[in-house]
Amino acid sequence: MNPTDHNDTPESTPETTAESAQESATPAGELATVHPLRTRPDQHESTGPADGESAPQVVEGRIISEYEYRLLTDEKAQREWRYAEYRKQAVWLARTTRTAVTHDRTVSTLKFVGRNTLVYPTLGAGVALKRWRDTHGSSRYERMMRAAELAGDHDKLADWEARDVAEKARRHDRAMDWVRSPWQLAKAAGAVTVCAAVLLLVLGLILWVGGKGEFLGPISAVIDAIAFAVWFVITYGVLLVTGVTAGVLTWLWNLGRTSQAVPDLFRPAAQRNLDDVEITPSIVVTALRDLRISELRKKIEAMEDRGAAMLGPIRIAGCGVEFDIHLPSGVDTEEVKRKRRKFAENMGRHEHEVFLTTPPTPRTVRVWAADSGELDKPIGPSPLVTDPTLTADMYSGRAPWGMDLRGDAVLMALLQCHLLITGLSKQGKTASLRALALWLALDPSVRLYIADLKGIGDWRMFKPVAEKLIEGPTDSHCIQATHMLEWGVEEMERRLQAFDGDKYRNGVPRELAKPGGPFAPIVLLVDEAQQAFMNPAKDDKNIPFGGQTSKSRYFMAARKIHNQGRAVNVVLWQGTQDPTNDNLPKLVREGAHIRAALALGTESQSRMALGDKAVDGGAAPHELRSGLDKGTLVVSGEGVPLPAGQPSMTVRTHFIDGDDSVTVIDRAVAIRGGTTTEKTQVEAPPERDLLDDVAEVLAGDDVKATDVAARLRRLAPSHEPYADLGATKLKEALENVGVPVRQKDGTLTVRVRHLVNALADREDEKGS
Ligand SMILES: Nc1ncnc2c1ncn2[C@@H]1O[C@H](COP(=O)(O)OP(=O)(O)OP(=O)(O)O)[C@@H](O)[C@H]1O
Repeated sequence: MNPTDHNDTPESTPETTAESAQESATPAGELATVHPLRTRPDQHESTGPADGESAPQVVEGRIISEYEYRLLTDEKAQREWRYAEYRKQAVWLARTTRTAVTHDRTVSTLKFVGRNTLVYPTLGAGVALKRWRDTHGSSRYERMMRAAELAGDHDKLADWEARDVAEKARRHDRAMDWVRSPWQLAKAAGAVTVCAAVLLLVLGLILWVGGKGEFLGPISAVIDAIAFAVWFVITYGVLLVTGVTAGVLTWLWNLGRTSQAVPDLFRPAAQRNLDDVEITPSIVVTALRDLRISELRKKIEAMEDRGAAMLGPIRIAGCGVEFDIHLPSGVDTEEVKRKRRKFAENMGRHEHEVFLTTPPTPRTVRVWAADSGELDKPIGPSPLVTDPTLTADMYSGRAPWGMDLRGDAVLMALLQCHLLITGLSKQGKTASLRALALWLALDPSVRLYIADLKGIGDWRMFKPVAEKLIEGPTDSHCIQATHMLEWGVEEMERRLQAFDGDKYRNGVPRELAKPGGPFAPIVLLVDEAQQAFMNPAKDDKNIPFGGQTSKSRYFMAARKIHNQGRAVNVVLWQGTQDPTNDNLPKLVREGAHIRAALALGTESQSRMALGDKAVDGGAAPHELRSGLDKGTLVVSGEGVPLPAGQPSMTVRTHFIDGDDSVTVIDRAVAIRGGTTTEKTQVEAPPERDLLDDVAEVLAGDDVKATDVAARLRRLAPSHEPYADLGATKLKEALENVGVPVRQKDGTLTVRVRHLVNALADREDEKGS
């Protein structure tokens, strides 16, 4: 059944005529309602016996649902059914059409057809028209004049002006010739015709006299030739026109195809700018033109060569290319550098694959653009790991740290350089700092003093070679790190006083800095140094260990070493996380000779890490991708081997994991003769006695346990057991040495009486 085949009158539906039934009050009625429908003429009711007695009736029909019945009998239901069907068919049609139209193959076919039939010939016609106007009009001269004017080249401007005037005069003369020419042309045509006729007649006469042909033979041959040409053109005219048109269209198509101006929408997928496009001058100039810097766009469009002269040569540089852009007047380097992302994407690169720096030449931006995806590939392992014969000499050698963007090895000269590495957490700060320290470990003269203020074992492998290794995050570890730096200051001052400047005019020579020598290089290394700056503890004279005032002990020690340590081979290396003015004071960060930053959060952090000069020159660690560019850092400072005029460079460091570090340290131990050098000269903290200390802080009174703990922390801030002392811990500790701590007025209190008893018991024990 298909109600859409019906008109709206139920009588005309085939089903209504097909069905036949009659209402009955038979048992069928008890099971379902019986609806009588119009009987078909060829069907008859079954009747019972002819005697007309009531007999069971046979009902012919089929069982249908209430809805089907309505469809058969109700106009409204039929209409609704039909509309629902129309809707279904419309939806199907729309969906199928959309699928077909948006299918990749349809799109690429449409693009192919559009490109070849429409875009290329149109572009070609544009190019041909432009060429024609260039050759026959004055546009070329005007363009050249504009370019000369922009470049401020007045000689050239005058030269092109003169040429333009001469060309216009020549064109005027030619136009005047055309005005005068019809009569001259007619005269010339007449003369030519007469001459040709005479010539042909003379030729005919000669032939006739010589008996070789008729007198009018040559003339009739020429007339025949003309007639043939006319016949040929008439007969094959359509073919000729078609051939010429096809030739012209093909020529225009080819011009358009090679014009490089095909809109992205119509480009074949393989040539889309978004893919791995080779960087060519035309791509760079187009990328610059589309930066939405109106002055730049205007100048590029006004240039004779459409901007190509702005570009220096595009050189292969490592896994990418490098070139300089000399900007036209009116556009400054900052404007272009601010549009780094747009510029990179216009060239078919990701933002992180394009680096813009400012070389010394004015109004110039230096661009390094990676080959697509190259920066995401890991660099090889460190030579420290691959070359077991590698040794180190801090005086004459260089530490292999990684690769620059050109793919050249970055070798760091570390002699007398303070160093600072910053970065967000987990970007490879410890690993990059450790890579340099591992190289140092291979030089037996270098004495390493390490404070790892995180203390989860990142530096533990240095234990056999380090003079001191502090590991831990507490205030007490920060205090120890402060002592370490203060020891460095003392040593520095000793060396400064001991150095014989008359004898050694060029600084500390190698012979004084041999292993165990009086000026052997000392590297004080503090990882997670922000902890030391933020340490709230104070010493017994109430002087803070952390902070950045002129009293802060860590800060002052770091400053002193920065100021004077270099000259006598005492240097400070610090690694800090997420720099702020509080956790990395300005004076300290500016004292480092080598400043490196891994991925950072903001430009202001980059300025803290590397200094304004480097960031103004293009250093942008805040544009490194946190989490993706692990181990990639931007380095600046006087200690860095930067190419001339470049304020910073980007280094992809080798990653040396914990196991490989242990292997390198094993080699270092062997080089150092199997033992560590003279061990810790840092003063060991004095031993403390709890009972004596408590007696001192009680000062003859009963005191609350929490106050006693606080007084103990103040009394000996660098004593680790006191660092995190509270009332409960103090109670335990005192009860272990025989001093009960009980509640007094609901508060744990240390009583003088109990303490005196415990001291007396101890004395007795000693005496007996
Ligand atoms: N040069 C590198 N190349 C590749 N991956 C690296 C590199 N350096 C570090 N990583 C990866 O980054 C992880 C974190 O490194 P690391 O512990 O040095 O970071 P961090 O900045 O010191 O972290 P935090 O500040 O939280 O201590 C390493 O475990 C390693 O997987």
